[in-house]
Amino acid sequence: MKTRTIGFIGGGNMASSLIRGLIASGYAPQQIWVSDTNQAVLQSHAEHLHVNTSTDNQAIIAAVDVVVLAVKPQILREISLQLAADICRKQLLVVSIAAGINQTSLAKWLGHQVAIVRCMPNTPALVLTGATALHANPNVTGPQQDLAENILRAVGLTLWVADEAQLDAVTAVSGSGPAYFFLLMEAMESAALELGLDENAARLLIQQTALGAAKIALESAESPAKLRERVTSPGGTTQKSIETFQANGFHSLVSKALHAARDRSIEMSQQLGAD
Ligand SMILES: NC(=O)C1=CN([C@@H]2O[C@H](COP(=O)(O)OP(=O)(O)OC[C@H]3O[C@@H](n4cnc5c(N)ncnc54)[C@H](O)[C@@H]3O)[C@@H](O)[C@H]2O)C=CC1
Ligand SMILES: O=C(O)[C@@H]1CCC=N1
Repeated sequence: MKTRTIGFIGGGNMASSLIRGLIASGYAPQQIWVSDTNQAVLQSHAEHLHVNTSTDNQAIIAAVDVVVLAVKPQILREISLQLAADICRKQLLVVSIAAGINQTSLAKWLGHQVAIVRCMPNTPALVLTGATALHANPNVTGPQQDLAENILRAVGLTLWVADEAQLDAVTAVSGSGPAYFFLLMEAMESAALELGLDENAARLLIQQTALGAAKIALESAESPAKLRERVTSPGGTTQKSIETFQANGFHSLVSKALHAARDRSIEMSQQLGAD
């Protein structure tokens, strides 16, 4: 599979994470093509990652075995309509990573016979710790499904969802999820400074604590609630902080935030897919 060529339409944040991850996992830079309207983005990718670059989206389609649509959802319709004829002619597998653009819209813009895998990755793909959920339309063959999965699995965990609607929830949980952990780290760092730690010490302690907690959670069969209890000595310090979180509606705040993200994904599908 690693001899396949992969094209990225749009070379921004998420594409960069995927490309760097793919190279780190053994893909050759020569197998990867990127197009972008921003010359500085392409120059940086050519200089630092040594991948093939072009400002011509059509040239990428001509060069590759699978194309990843990695532009903002707001311009995906325009890009899809621009590339549809070439994609159909080549019977190319399309992988869309756009949030809030559903299979119905993609098929309407690209052609109803096109094989499309819609997926939701996240930026930890950069460090080969990504989490991606995928959904295939009925045109995707078994080998094409393997091809899409191999690309995303090279940069982390993958799972298929049969019900496409679940991708809205996945977007809210793991697509946006890294930002929630960064937000918590940001808030902990500010608090640590208030408590008198210097910035360097605070950042290091928080990073290592986040890594340690994630490792324990991954390696243990126990629930997060149980793991939390192990840190919480009765009458001790953690009990005080956890009580403070809970008295101020922590669970409900997290729930509201994730519902808002999920609802935005649905709203984008309706707004951007209307044409
Ligand atoms: N950033 C994230 O954490 C995640 C993003 N996504 C999805 O990935 C997609 C890209 O998001 P980001 O990388 O964050 O955005 P971004 O803005 O960093 O990247 C988009 C790139 O597309 C380029 N572009 C604009 N017009 C173009 C055109 N006509 N032809 C070719 N390239 C063009 C831009 O110059 C930019 O470099 C979005 O659809 C988003 O929903 C999915 C999962 C996570
Ligand atoms: O914020 C967004 O819309 C994209 C999708 C998931 C992460 N970033």
